[in-house]
Amino acid sequence: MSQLTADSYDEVNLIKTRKVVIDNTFYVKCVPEQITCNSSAKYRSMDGTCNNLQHPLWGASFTPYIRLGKAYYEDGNFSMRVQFRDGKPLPSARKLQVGIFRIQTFPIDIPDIRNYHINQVGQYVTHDISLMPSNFAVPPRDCCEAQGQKNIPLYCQAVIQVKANDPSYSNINKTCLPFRRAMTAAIDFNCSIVPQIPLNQQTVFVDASQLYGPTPQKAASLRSHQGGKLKTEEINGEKFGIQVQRNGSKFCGGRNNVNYCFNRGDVRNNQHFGLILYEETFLRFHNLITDLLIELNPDWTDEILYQEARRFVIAFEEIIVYRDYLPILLGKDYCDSVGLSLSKDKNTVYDPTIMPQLAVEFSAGCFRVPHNVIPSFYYFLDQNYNVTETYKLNEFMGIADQLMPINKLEELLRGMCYNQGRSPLPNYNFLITSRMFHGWVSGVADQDLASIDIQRGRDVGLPPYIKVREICGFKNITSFNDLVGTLANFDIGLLKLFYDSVEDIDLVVGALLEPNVEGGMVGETARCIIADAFLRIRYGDRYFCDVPDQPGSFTQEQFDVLWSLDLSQLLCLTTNIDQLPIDVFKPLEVLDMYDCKSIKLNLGPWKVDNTG
Ligand code: HEM
Ligand SMILES: [Ca+2]
Repeated sequence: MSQLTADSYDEVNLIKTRKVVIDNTFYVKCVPEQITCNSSAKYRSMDGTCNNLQHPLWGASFTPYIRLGKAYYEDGNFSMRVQFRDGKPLPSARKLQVGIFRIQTFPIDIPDIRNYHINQVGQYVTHDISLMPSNFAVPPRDCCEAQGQKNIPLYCQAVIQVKANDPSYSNINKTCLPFRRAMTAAIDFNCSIVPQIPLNQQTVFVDASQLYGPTPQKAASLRSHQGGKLKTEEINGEKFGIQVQRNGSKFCGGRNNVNYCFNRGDVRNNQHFGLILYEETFLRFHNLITDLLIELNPDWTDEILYQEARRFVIAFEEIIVYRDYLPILLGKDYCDSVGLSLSKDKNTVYDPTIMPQLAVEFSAGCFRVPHNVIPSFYYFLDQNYNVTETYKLNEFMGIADQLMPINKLEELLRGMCYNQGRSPLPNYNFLITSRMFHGWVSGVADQDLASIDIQRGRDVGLPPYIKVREICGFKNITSFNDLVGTLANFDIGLLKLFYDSVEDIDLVVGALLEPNVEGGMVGETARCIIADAFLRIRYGDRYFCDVPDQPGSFTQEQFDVLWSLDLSQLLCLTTNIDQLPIDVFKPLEVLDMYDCKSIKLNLGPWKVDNTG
């Protein structure tokens, strides 16, 4: 069997060229106690520790992001970047959204050749690998309320200014968007790190930590401790994951008047319908696997059943991400050429010198570019494919109520499959950029995701766009004119209206304006940074599903079973849907369908022979 190593990459590859200086300060200075690892552990730890035996904290939850480039803060530590030439403040993030992106926003989404799932798989894996939350330790909750006060709390010093004549916010008299700065590793660990670096609260590995929880405590609270299962409760005659608040409570995260609100491994899980569906179906998949395993191995304990089912679900998600999703996002040929593609007859060679940590340029910048495919609407379709309900995505965030009546998950799922998704253009949809979290408590409601993404980049000190291009090895840009070929479809004159100099352009702004690469859904800068991240968290993951000769490696027969599965089969097996397209990402696909009733999972290779 041939092997895929970090040396097979023949394109720009940040890991291979080792241009990135890995900063170990946090681990050396901020973590006093040593962790002891059991090198023969068959299963991953819940928090990602001991994946790398030499550096047990690499990739663990609650460790810092890395930087591919240098930090850009005005004071070299934490204050927001300013204009390159004259040190004045950068243009307001909202001004850029309105002036550069909004003017090209079409009233409805331009239909894509893919469906809703391309958005949902992307967000689901995001929630597995990255969580850079704001620091809510210091009040007020709404940072806009603190403006004008004498001592504005540090974390509230970056609210987004909105003009009185803003085309959307003037209707609701909003002149401030309540941005709150991300929590940093230094403050949380009482350790002086300069410059600041945000903290990742998820495990960086694709290890389904958004489902199981990123700490042992959280994970234990979600287990039933019987038969290896995750806890469930019955709603309308069906089993669902457990709720944060019991039926009858009226608050879910930031939203009032809600009856149902799930408790899962990741705090963002109730964000909107599609995500709720994924969290729920993956949970049911785990419990289904435990049922099948116990039939084969009746003597297995709760712990073995839980860990074996978890290992199965994790490998399944890795296959979906690397085999099915990334080639669509980044282009198949590219994935082949840089070693990202997953193939059945090539093993992944684990490299313990690769730091799996995600980069801020990825989480606060380039992997937000796919926010441009978030569609505006959810459609529910009945068995005859007639629309029964239409919901604006932004008005149904943080609420699961509409999915609880019988057949509603299935109607949602049909809509996610059969309706076309949103074409990847530079702008995000109109609703998510003016009324995101509509219906939430005041101070949180009606935000703009595009402004947040721009501001978040500045918050965590991202290098400007042209510097990240340099990191990727692309030709240097020294003037607006140099951008003419690079941002091929875009009027550079418009950029000049807002940015004083080409050095000032924010990473996410430049990355969104680049034309999409051949065969992919993002531009070349986003592709480079996204590829770097997914290479790190695969080749730097000792437990990745096809790494051989590890205590947790699968047998060939087991891997064959995993490889034969796809997302449509999971959705078939975990809902009451009658049929689904074999290619889960293709809308309007009615020819190649699974008859869901005929799908059977055979876990024979997991049977342990106790007779011999
Ligand atoms: C309906 C779909 C989605 C919604 C409503 C949504 C919304 C959000 C929100 C509100 C944030 C927090 C922003 C902040 O405070 O900085 C966020 C962060 C993020 N989103 Fe999305 N998103 C969606 C889909 C996606 C997709 C498809 C991707 C990528 C493929 C993605 C990638 C990210 C990343 C990387 C972050 C930063 C995560 C972190 O480390 O905290 N999102 N998103
Ligand atoms: Ca994870």
